[in-house]
Amino acid sequence: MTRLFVKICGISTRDAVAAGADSGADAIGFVFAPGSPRQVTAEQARSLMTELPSSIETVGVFRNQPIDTVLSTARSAGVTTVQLHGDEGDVEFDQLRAEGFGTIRAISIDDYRRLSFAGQLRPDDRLLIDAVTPGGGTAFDPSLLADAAPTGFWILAGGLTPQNVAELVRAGKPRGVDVSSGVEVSRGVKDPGLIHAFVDEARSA
Ligand SMILES: O=C(O)c1ccccc1NCC(=O)[C@H](O)[C@H](O)COP(=O)(O)O
Repeated sequence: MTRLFVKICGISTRDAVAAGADSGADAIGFVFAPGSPRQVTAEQARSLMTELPSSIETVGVFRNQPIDTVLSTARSAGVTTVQLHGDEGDVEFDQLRAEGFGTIRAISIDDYRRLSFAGQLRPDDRLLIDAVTPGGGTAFDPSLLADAAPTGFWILAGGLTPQNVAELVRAGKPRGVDVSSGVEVSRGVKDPGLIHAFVDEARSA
């Protein structure tokens, strides 16, 4: 059986970094998108990353920012991977890969269905299928994937919690899961206990 990939997104404190590492998460996300309650600067992310073992993937999260800003922020933070949530296309993903970054293409369930039916998704892209509002803590109806099941590496996101993650993994069979709001005590504030509970529950599925 393939090991489930688990990403904790929107990390902004040392406690949350430590919980991500100790809980066995595979990846930690730092949000650089302006306006997010979880936004950190490149300097803050770089400082937080000093606590992480190098085996953990570090992901910079962006939305509709100029590619030069994405590249310079990702480089100065020192993240290994870039996750884009906006209207960016293949050109931007190819440029990021050419610059040595891993990539995650985040896409809402609505756009996923539209592009998938139109045959406009590249099979080699690592996809993160999310609710319509990223970081909003809202789940989408999993039956929306029934007639459009992803075939490659895909990560389920949107409204996941320690309570619902195992059931949703069993039902949807994603290769990975991503959580933000579901491991917070208040908007933008991560809870180390919830991070541990989430990773344990996800891996129990
Ligand atoms: O978290 C944000 O505020 C955010 C803002 C802009 C773009 C992306 C953002 N988060 C992306 C994530 O990877 C979230 O973990 C994902 O959307 C799931 O969020 P949630 O429903 O809160 O678990």
